[in-house]
Parts: sequence; C-alpha cells; structure tokens
Amino acid sequence: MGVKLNSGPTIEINGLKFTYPGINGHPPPGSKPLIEDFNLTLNAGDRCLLVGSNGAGKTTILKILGGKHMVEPHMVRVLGRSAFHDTALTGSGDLSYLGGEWRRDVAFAGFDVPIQMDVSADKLINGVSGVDPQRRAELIKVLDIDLSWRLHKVSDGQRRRVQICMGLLKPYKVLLLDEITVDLDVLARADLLKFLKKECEERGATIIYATHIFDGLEDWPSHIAYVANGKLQLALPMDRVKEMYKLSLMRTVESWLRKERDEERKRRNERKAKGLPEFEQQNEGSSGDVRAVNNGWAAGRLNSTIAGEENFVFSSNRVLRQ
Ligand SMILES: Nc1ncnc2c1ncn2[C@@H]1O[C@H](COP(=O)(O)OP(=O)(O)OP(=O)(O)O)[C@@H](O)[C@H]1O
Repeated sequence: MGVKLNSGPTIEINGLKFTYPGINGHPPPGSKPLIEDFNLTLNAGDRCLLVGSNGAGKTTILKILGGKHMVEPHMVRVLGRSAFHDTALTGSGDLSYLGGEWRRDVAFAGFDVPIQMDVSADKLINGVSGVDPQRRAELIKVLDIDLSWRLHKVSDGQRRRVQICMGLLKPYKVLLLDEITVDLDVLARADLLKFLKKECEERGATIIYATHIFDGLEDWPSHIAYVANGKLQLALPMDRVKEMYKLSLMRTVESWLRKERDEERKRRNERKAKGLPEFEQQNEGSSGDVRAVNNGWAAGRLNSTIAGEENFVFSSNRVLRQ
C-alpha cells in the first residue's frame, strides 16, 4: 500500500504515445504508435508488476519512464519531473533503471564496465563513492556476494548479483526493473524481492517490475498493470485481482494472455478471410481504453474481452467501482 511520504504521485503517465523512430530519426510516415493512450498513476510505496506478452511494449514503457526515449514532458512525470528532459533525476540516483543495456554492463564511476571483465566485486562495489556503508553492507548480505569474486571467473548468476548490488547502492525513490532476476537462484531471488518490498514499505520507494517469472511473487506486488499491443488493458491493486480472479498470480496472467492470443488468432483469421494480410502492420489497430482522472488517480476501463465491461478507479489502497 502506498506510504504517505511524498505528497502527490511518484509516477504519472498521462496519455502516453510513442513510436520508434525510423532510419531517418523520425517515425515512418503513416505508422501507428507503438504505445498509445497509456495512463498510469503510482504513489510512494507502490510495487507495480508490469505484465504482458512478448513484444507488448513493457521494455519500451520502462525505457520511456527511465528517460531513455524522448516523449512530450507532460506525458511522463517521475517525481513530478520529466525523466528525459531532467537528467538530474537519474544523475542523483532518485530514478534508477535496471534493464536493457544494463544487462551487459555495470555502471562504475561514470563508465560502463563490461560485466565479463577482470575486476573484483570488491573494487566495483566499494569503488562507488557517496554510498551509505550500512546500505552497502546490507546489499552485500542480501545478495550473498563474496567480495573476492572476479567478474570474469564467476557464474552468470554471481555476476548478476554484483550487478544488481551496484544498481541498488544509491537509495532510489523510483526503481524500474526490466526482468533482472533470470539468472538468480531461488534463494537469491526471494531475498532480493523481500529487500525490494521492504524498500517500498519503509522508505516509500516506488517500483515497477516487468517480468515473466511469477514464482515467489504472489504476495510481492501492491498493483498489477497488464499491457497488450502497447495499451494498458488493466491496472488494479493486487487485492482486487485476487478477489476477482481467485487464481494464483501466474494462472491469472496466463488467462489474460490466452484470451489475448485467442483473440489475435481470431482477428488474423478474419483478416485472411477478407483477403487482407494476416498480420497487421505493426501496432496498427488495438483494443482497450484507459483514461486518467484529475485527482491523480488512474481510471481503467477493463478490456471487455478480459474482465467484462466494468469500470474501476484505483488508488494505492482501494478500488472503487464506478
Ligand atoms: N529499437 C526499436 N526500434 C523499433 N522497434 C522496436 C525497438 N525496440 C522494440 N521495438 C518493437 O517494439 C515492440 C515492443 O517491444 P518491447 O521490447 O517494449 O516489448 P516487451 O513487452 O518488453 O517484450 P518482451 O516481453 O519480449 O521483453 C516490439 O514489437 C518490438 O519489435
């Protein structure tokens, strides 16, 4: 549930629209946006799971939030600022993004160090200045890191632990995680998730976590956001999801993705029957409709094919049926 440390939302996505630029740096003429009509509001303490099928747009959304792609400043506000235009947000460590290119490198003293190079965990982790020694020690313990590890000689999972430790050293206010736990063993993943939850509950951090791995996540998120074809299909507090679906998290998400896939197949067959190309031009056409309301809450009309024609407003701790 949201911790009332900050006044106002920590993350606000308002009518986000985004198209990847073509080779000339501009969106190809006539192309449909990859992300469209996307609205989401999160508060301090919220832990939002971002789910969706491969290619749904999760990484793109996280990268936009992380200031890696330019969008109009009003479309994405992190801690009340535009992540792309206000570089101090990431520079200060208030906003941290772990994913994408980060998977190949470790940010170290202003440089990106390839994670396979011959350098010790000690040098990397203790080489970052301005870090609270207690926080550093806690992270080393949580991730069970041996400081004598040399990055080029350890396993993928051990390297990943060092990398995650580096990414969490500064006490971020907003953390964007793009599936970072794939290499971790069950224990390391469970301990990390517990640490991240504590960060939200005690410090009021806000986390968005995009993942396909639901093991051990049952009681982790406070909210879940489901994206399909670049559109937000559903955004709800977890309590509400459990109440509505009465299934495990994995089975719930599975049911959404199955419906989405079946509908997509049906659409393709209909197109074929009409003599149209089976696959639509990328991001052409979409379904779902979500809008923001003025008081900073997000309102979502669930895609009728997913959960029936119902309207919900969610804040960090309650759902109102409209
Ligand atoms: N740099 C790029 N240029 C053009 N299109 C891109 C680029 N990166 C991603 N895309 C396209 O954007 C769509 C969404 O990709 P994205 O990586 O955001 O999906 P995702 O939901 O994170 O998928 P996954 O679960 O597989 O990681 C895909 O169709 C992909 O092909």
